[in-house]
Amino acid sequence: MAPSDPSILLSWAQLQDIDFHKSIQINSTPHAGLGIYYTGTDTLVTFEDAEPITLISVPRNVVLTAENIRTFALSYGTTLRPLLRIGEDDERVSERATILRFLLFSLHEFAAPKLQKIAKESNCYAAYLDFMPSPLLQRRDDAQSQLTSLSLSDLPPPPIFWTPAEISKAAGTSLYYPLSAKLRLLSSEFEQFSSQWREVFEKVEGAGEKDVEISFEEYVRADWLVASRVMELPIGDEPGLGVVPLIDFANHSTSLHVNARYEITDDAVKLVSLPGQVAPEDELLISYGPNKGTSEILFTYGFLIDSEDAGCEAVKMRVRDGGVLQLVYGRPPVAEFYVREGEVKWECEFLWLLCVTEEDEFEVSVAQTVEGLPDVDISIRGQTLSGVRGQAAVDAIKEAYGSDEKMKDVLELRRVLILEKWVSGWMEDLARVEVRECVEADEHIAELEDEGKGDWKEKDPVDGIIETLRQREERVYLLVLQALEKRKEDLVESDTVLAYLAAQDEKADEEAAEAVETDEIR
Ligand SMILES: C[S@@+](CC[C@H](N)C(=O)[O-])C[C@H]1O[C@@H](n2cnc3c(N)ncnc32)[C@H](O)[C@@H]1O
Repeated sequence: MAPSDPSILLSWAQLQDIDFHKSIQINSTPHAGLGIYYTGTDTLVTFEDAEPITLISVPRNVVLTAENIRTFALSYGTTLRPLLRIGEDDERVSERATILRFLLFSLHEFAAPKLQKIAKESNCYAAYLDFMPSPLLQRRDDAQSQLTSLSLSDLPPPPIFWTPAEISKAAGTSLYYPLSAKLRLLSSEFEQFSSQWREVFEKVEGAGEKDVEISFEEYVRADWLVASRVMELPIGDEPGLGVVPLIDFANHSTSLHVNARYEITDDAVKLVSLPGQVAPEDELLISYGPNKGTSEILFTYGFLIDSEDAGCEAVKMRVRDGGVLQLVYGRPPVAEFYVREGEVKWECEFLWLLCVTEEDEFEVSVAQTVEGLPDVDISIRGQTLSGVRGQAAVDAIKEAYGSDEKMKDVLELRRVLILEKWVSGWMEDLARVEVRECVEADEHIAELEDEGKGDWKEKDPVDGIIETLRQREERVYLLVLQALEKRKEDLVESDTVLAYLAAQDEKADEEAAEAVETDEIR
């Protein structure tokens, strides 16, 4: 019998040695699926300089990390191990892929009783995984009907579930390129994964077609579950990833309403209170990232943030430049724009690579192309640096030219002009209908539909979401353009820029005079 009551989650948590405050409950929320609630009778108070209150503490060994999953897989003998490519060193799968594969194995509805038993009954995470958000899982009918009363179907479909036609409508926004790239990535990963899945399960006695087949839809769903629930969990200096059961039910809110945060220790991942008050029946809310833009939150979590509440609007746009940036970064870098309480800021350090030219004795050249990435040489005022990439290249240029008082403002003006041109272009893209139409023909997205990989996509109306995103991005660009215009006005008045322009005029006059002389001699 499938669970109907989220308090089952807490019983499961107890069995896993997860500690939680006596007044914590998992419950349905109006528009965000399940959430974590404080149900005490007294207000919970955390003082500014006092220790935070631990609300939930999950031991490290319960977290769904690649390492824990691999250890866990050893007890699964010949089924899960080959799927995670354990023992096949040259084929080690990434952390993210290990978590994804484990989720798929645990959530797939196997027909063969032997497989169903291994994946569900012997799986100590099964009771927790039964509460993963619907409609993104194929729950058994009885569970589905009971859970509908928990409003889980209110969860908005994330963009990765939008139909190809809907995705096309997002053209011009900062959502379109990452979304299209993600589908491309998942589609190519799926080719390999589905054949490995078949290979593993057809060896199991009694396995039928339902067991050896995995659909693209399931793969995308599992990927979304990982993306929307995983958190960064460094171990010492090493980066790491993990899904933290129970704490992963914490929903997002803006800084005005947030009352909890994560705390990572060597032994546990905790949800702790923030200074302030939590009233009885309040939901415990965290921030998924105060600097995340509307499009980023929409892409990963599927909902629109309340941007007015957030106090910060951000747009992060990939710069598609096939030239120097592509060479030095290997992939398009991201231009970041923030509007916080009316103040506009941008982070586009890579513009340093474009604001210096041959005239400034700067050059980027490809030394040789070894499979995949080209080997890049950077020449700065006669000094050649080999193999410097990304930020290191930017730092070298900043060090060489940034301290040159005669050039500083000139280079900044060039950066401002480049940015102005890009932002104006992006604004036009946002407004231009033809762009939307032209990407409707995005071959890859069309292919997904042709191959039947797009049939399952949500048919919910998402036009409103896209329109809001478009309007917010337009607003940010407009404010950025105003700020750039202001900066440009200041820079063109600067002594160094005026001196530079005068020198350029003089040089141009001399060149013109020389040209006249040459003509006369002829
Ligand atoms: C880490 S999970 C949180 C638990 C989730 N509510 C559940 O039922 O499993 C993140 C997902 O919760 C939903 N969510 C979180 N905060 C939300 C919010 N403020 N508005 C709408 N949905 C939200 C989104 O579907 C998001 O992808």
